[in-house]
Amino acid sequence: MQKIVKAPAKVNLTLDVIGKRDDGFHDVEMIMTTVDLADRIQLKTLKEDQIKIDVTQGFVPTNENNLAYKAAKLLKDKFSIDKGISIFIDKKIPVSAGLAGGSTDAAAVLRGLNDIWELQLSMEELAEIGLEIGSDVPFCVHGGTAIARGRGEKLEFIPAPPPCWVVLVKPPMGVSTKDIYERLNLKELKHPDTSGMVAAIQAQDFKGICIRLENVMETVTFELHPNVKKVKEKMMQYGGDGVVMSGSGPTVFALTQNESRAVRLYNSLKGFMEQVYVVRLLGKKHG
Ligand SMILES: C[C@](O)(CO)[C@H](O)COP(=O)(O)OP(=O)(O)OC[C@H]1O[C@@H](n2ccc(N)nc2=O)[C@H](O)[C@@H]1O
Ligand SMILES: Nc1ncnc2c1ncn2[C@@H]1O[C@H](COP(=O)(O)OP(=O)(O)OP(=O)(O)O)[C@@H](O)[C@H]1O
Repeated sequence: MQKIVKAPAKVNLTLDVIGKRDDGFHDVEMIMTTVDLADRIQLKTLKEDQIKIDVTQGFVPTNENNLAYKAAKLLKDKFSIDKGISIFIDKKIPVSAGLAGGSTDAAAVLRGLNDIWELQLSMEELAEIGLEIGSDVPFCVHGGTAIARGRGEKLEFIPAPPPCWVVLVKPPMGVSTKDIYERLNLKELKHPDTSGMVAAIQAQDFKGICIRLENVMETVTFELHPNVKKVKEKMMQYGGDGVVMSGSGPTVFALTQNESRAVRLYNSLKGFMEQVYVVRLLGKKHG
């Protein structure tokens, strides 16, 4: 049996960190949505009882450290599945980018194997299992647009933002999410207007959304990598209606509803950055 599952990236429209918890994680409040920059995952049942991973991109592990492997192993162990699975990841989402590339692969494997192994788990049950893999996995199981709280797993779904183009730039360095959380100065954060952003999304007020794009992690990542800040400045200068960094970075994205502006932004950025993408915002749940 064979199945292909799409695994879209997420971006953070707002990202706020509320405080540090006793378990080493932080409580967050952030608005996440999906974009049409996606890995494609092919799942094939194997006769041998093993989990086999292949990835089109060299920097991603093909052993038990791959989050897609972890997802398959968790389901296999929890439900005593004695069949094997081959997982082929056609990697399109940049790695260590703040776009939840690994998390969305894991989430896609959970959804796909739920069907292949006929487990009949609900999306909520899959999301709960996903949290054992990473904080972004529960959102990636559902997709859509949501306010995420707690570690990122307490999800309140809201309507998709109005249709628009998303121009993403991945500067050429990777960023450690753990490191960025640890370097945050929680006392000096300028908190995003999360409720204002939710209201703007509900009102489909594109301008209102653009002016409220905000991420408390920018200060830390910009200090470590001043080039990322320069990329953001250039994107604003080249005509992005709203520009912000996603997750812990270093990817910076711009929103615009104007196609020719999106193309102009892409062409200007392509002159000096290798990884530039123009995609549509998705914002709708999977399935
Ligand atoms: C920055 C975001 O991408 C925003 O969407 C997420 O909060 C990060 O989610 P993620 O990459 O799935 O993170 P995890 O793999 O769960 O955790 C990686 C590390 O980030 C830190 N971490 C993560 C999530 C969270 N709510 N608090 C944290 O402090 C912890 O040090 C943890 O060891
Ligand atoms: N399927 C996978 N795809 C990409 N990276 C993976 C995968 N599995 C494990 N990894 C490892 O996870 C690390 C983070 O990669 P990922 O692309 O998920 O980061 P990210 O986009 O910054 O995530 P987030 O936004 O959730 O913090 C990398 O070191 C990578 O080697």
